[in-house]
Amino acid sequence: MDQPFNEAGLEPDAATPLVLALPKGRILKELGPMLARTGIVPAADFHDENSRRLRFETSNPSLDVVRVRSFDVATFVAFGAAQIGICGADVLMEHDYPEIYAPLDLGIGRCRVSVAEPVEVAGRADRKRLSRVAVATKYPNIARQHFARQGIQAEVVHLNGAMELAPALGLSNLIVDLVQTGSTLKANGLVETEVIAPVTSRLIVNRTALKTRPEAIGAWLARFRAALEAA
Ligand SMILES: Nc1ncnc2c1ncn2[C@@H]1O[C@H](COP(=O)(O)OP(=O)(O)OP(=O)(O)O)[C@@H](O)[C@H]1O
Ligand SMILES: O=P(O)(O)OC[C@H]1O[C@H](OP(=O)(O)OP(=O)(O)O)[C@H](O)[C@@H]1O
Repeated sequence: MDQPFNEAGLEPDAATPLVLALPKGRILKELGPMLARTGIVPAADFHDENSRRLRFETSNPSLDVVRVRSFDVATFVAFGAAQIGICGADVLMEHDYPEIYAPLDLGIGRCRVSVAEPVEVAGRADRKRLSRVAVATKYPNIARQHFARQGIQAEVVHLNGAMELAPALGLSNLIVDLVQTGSTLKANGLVETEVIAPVTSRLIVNRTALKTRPEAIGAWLARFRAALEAA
């Protein structure tokens, strides 16, 4: 994979802070205690949702954090713009970036990627004989691969949220989305019919960065491991 544009064409030296990409949203809330155990203390405005800043220094001069969307964490790390990151296994499954190494399961953000259908049609015998389905999802690759394994061609309607609306409004037959308690599905007349994969959040690392800065990255991996063991 192409590495990011670097005007000077130089490898970063040891004094360049590593960049840790963190997802804003629900994982970040769950991550708080683990970050604290890891000794990562970002600048005070990191937790201020009104702050317009995206990159923050931390109490450790060798580490900066950036706050980006969950899907973008994987992109920043895959291209080496951030050397380390945290994102859900769902994001890694969807993109399958070869440059990403995911050595640690952080055990947070626990949910699953599932297929869900309107209660009225779920389990009907004719549903099992379909050779094509229209699927609303923000995981087009996971959905296509899942149905392809069953010999079903999936026509994907790519949405970024609120896919639970799609079947009732005639946009799709079913959805592929994250499920935790099931309350979102229930509130929208849907029922989970297949679990595609369990999901937790992972610590991810850019493989090239791991080769070029093994000590610095290895030290952070060790800190995250220790923080997990102390949990
Ligand atoms: N209900 C849930 N329970 C547990 N973990 C979840 C749940 N929903 C999402 N996650 C995890 O949190 C990650 C981010 O989800 P979140 O809902 O915060 O972001 P999003 O709204 O999809 O992102 P964005 O705002 O960038 O579009 C997901 O990739 C998944 O790994
Ligand atoms: O099974 P449940 O416990 O109801 O959780 C599932 C919901 O959680 C996620 O949405 P989230 O709340 O993160 O909102 P968004 O993705 O629509 O922003 C996911 O997209 C589901 O809609």
